[in-house]
Parts: sequence; C-alpha cells; structure tokens
Amino acid sequence: MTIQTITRDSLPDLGKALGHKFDAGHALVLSGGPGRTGAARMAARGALRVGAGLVTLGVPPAAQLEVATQVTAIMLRRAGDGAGLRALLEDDRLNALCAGPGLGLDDDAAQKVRVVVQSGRACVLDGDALTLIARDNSLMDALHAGCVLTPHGGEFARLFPGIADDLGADPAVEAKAEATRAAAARSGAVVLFKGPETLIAHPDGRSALHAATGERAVPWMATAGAGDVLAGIITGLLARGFDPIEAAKAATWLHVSCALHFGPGLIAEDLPETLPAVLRELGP
Ligand SMILES: NC(=O)C1=CN([C@@H]2O[C@H](COP(=O)(O)OP(=O)(O)OC[C@H]3O[C@@H](n4cnc5c(N)ncnc54)[C@H](OP(=O)(O)O)[C@@H]3O)[C@@H](O)[C@H]2O)[C@@H](O)CC1
Ligand SMILES: Nc1ncnc2c1ncn2[C@@H]1O[C@H](COP(=O)(O)OP(=O)(O)O)[C@@H](O)[C@H]1O
Repeated sequence: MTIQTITRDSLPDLGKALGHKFDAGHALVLSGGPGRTGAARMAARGALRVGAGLVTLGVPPAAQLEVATQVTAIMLRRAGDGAGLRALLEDDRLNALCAGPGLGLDDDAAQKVRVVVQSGRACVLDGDALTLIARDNSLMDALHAGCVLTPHGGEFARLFPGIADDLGADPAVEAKAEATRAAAARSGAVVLFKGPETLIAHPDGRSALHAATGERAVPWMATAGAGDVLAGIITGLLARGFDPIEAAKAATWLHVSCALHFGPGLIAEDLPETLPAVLRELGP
C-alpha cells in the first residue's frame, strides 16, 4: 500500500477566499475545569490563527472567570455537561468541534465527548477524550469518518491494545504506518498517530507520512502542549471546510513548520503565534 509523503507541494491551497467570517466556519473547543484550561485555550488559539472565522471555548461554569480573563478574540460560552453542550450545538454554524485537551476524565467530560461524536459534526478528539473513548466501547463504536483522532504513543496503546501490542517502544515507520491504517479501519475515523514521524490514515485506506527528521527535525517540539495546539490547528481547518484527512495532513505540516521557523526555545504558546509567518511564506 502506498503512503503519501506530506510536503509543501502536497498541501491544498490554504489561502482564504473572499467572504465574511461565517464563511470561514465557527470552531468550538471544549475546555476543562478550573486550573486545567490552558490546553484548550492553546488549541483555540491555533484554530483562530489558522483561519477559522470564529472560535468559541465551551467552558464549565466554574472555569468561566479563569478563561474570561485570558481570552479576547476567542469567545466564551458555558458548556458544563452533555445537556449544556447539546444546547450550544443547536447553533448549527458551529461546524467543527475539538474535545480532549485538558478536558478531564469525569462523567461530565465523558458525556460531552459522547455529544460531540453523536453530533455527526467534524471533530478532533485528542488527549483526555481519547482516554475516555478507550474506556468505553460505545464511544468507540459511535466514531465516524468526520472524526480525527490524534493519539500520542501512550494514547494509541490505550485505544488500540490489540494493534499496539505488535508495535514495541520504538517502531519502524512501516510498522507504525500499518498500525495507523489498522486503527483507522477499526475505529472508522481518521487517525493521526503523533511523533517525530507522524502517520495519518483514513478508514478507506488512504495514508500519509510526515517525517520531522533531517532538515525538518524539530527536537524542541517535545514540549508540553504542542499536541494541544496541533489539535486546534486541525479543528480550525475543519471549520474552514477542509476534508478531515486533508486538514490532518496540512495541520501536521504547518505545525512542524512553525517549530522549524521558531527554533530552539519554543514553547507551545509560540506555535499559534508563528502560524502567520508560515502562512505568509505559503503565499496568499
Ligand atoms: N498546558 C497544559 O494545559 C497541558 C495540558 N495537557 C493535557 O493533559 C492531559 C493529559 O495528557 P498527557 O499526555 O500528559 O497524559 P496521559 O494521557 O496520562 O498520557 C501520558 C502517558 O502516556 C505514555 N506515553 C507513551 N508514549 C507517549 C508519547 N509518545 N507521548 C506522551 N506520552 C506517552 C507515558 O507513559 P511513559 O512512556 O512515561 O511510560 C505517559 O505516562 C490531556 O488532556 C492534555 O491535553 C498536556 O497536553 C500538557 C500541557
Ligand atoms: N521530537 C519530536 N519531533 C517532532 N515532533 C515532535 C517531537 N516530540 C513531540 N512532537 C510533536 O509534538 C506533539 C506532542 O503532542 P502530545 O504528545 O500530545 O503532547 P501534549 O499532550 O503535551 O500536547 C505532537 O504533535 C508530536 O508529533
């Protein structure tokens, strides 16, 4: 099976068309509770910087003040539990959802992940959402091809135990590619298996590789929250209407390009702020 290599030349046109903000979509990123809101705020910033027209954070009421003091262009709505989120989603302009960064693992978080998946909308499931899916087969069964799962190695092992058993600690790229394809087929979702070599697969068998090696090596990307920002960049591209696998591929390239552009000393918050320079280099 051929694996596409993700390069600058393989990217779709990321320029924004003329139009108003709702033409570029409205992303909703779910936040965790007090003291755990940073990951979702970084994801939201990634979504906004990659060009989503509007980005809203859905916050538990107890975290509202914390988040309100930290955001400006990003908007804020309450989403305390599954029912609260369902009410928010009555606005069908919220066309891309992100659940997982800093979300927590309690019952309210699990309910919200269920609502996200059952909404049928394009979504990114990262971090704690993946741990919750690994604990509940009914959530795994509800996944669809509009979902992008973004596991790191630990999350991949939790989600796909049978598939991960054969991988070992430092798998060869071919083995990682095969495991990612098997995971996409099993889950029915797009799977983006993170790491210096990132593998992406669609349940229909398409797959792609981005290698952050050689001239694109970015060892300083191994910093807390880098994955949360990647989840946000994918969500922003979904909001803009990109197909889930194309959004996953383009976001992976942009994410590593931001780290390359910034260089050593990078922290996760720098990634969204470097997106404008990387996008400018790509042209209008
Ligand atoms: N600033 C913020 O707000 C931040 C908030 N964050 C939020 O925290 C939440 C928890 O996310 P998490 O990833 O930190 O923890 P968890 O789910 O326990 O998995 C870690 C375990 O998996 C294993 N492991 C194996 N391979 C691995 C690999 N390649 N990369 C990483 N781990 C790997 C590893 O086991 P080990 O290899 O050490 O034996 C380890 O014990 C989540 O919601 C996230 O969004 C963070 O993003 C940080 C910044
Ligand atoms: N050495 C590395 N080279 C390139 N990319 C890396 C490296 N280490 C981590 N990354 C990338 O950084 C991100 C880390 O995500 P993750 O493990 O979920 O961390 P966090 O939960 O702290 O956000 C992923 O996109 C991963 O591919």
